Amino acid sequence: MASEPQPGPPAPLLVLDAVEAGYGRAAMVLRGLTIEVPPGTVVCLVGPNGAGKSTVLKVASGLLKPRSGRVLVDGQDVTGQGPQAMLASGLAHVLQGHSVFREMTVAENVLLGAYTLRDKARIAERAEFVRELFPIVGERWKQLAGLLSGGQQKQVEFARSLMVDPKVVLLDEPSMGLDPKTTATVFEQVVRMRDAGTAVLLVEQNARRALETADLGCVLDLGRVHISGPAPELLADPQLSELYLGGRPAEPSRPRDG
Ligand SMILES: Nc1ncnc2c1ncn2[C@@H]1O[C@H](COP(=O)(O)OP(=O)(O)OP(=O)(O)O)[C@@H](O)[C@H]1O
Repeated sequence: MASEPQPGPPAPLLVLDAVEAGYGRAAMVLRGLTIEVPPGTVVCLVGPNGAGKSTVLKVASGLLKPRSGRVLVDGQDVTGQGPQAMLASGLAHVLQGHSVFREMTVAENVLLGAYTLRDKARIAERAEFVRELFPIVGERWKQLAGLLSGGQQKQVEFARSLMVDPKVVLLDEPSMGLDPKTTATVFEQVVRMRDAGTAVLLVEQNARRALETADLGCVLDLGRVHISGPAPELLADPQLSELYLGGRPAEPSRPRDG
């Protein structure tokens, strides 16, 4: 009897396929770059300063048109479309730095993310979902966002980006300006997004910390993906550590004294 065909790996929600992109007349920054982000997966981009990590996010979010290659969101070809169309196709971009409006309440900030939604019941349902996913957002719902700490404000930005129930979230330096403890909290929230099924593409200066959270890593060099693989394997590779992660692999963590 013929055996049932086994289901293959889930189709990626974001695909950058042989993308070439650059700025004006300057030399190309991305030179045939291919990246896939499956559902419920965090992919982290690693590479030296100027390697093109932010440029990848700009192409993926529609801020920069690729000169060639394709961008697919959930199988749909969205190459060359602007940020609005990308959002409509299910892709949200959480920008570098802080983008909360400090003089507005947490609720107002989060609900801004729903401006493309028309159905009030749907908006209420999404608000409930993000308040549960990020409890601090629910607790501080009616307070001014400017009264929240940096890490809490980041969670407001995450909540805002999830209002449209995106299939793909692009995170540009989510820990920028945050202390180590707050950074840890923010990465815990990235895991929550991932566990909710979102495909996350992450760029982070602190590559080692980001790879500890990510499922897969892609090392960029000369405008292409130089090496890719499971994040723990990249972290354990002494040569990669030396070249891209600022030193040798960390010692396995030991319980702290006291
Ligand atoms: N708006 C722009 N106009 C012209 N060149 C740019 C622009 N933005 C980036 N570049 C150039 O593109 C290249 C890649 O920059 P990008 O910001 O993508 O790198 P990165 O890997 O994110 O770097 P970093 O780790 O320093 O943030 C660099 O040589 C940079 O000078």
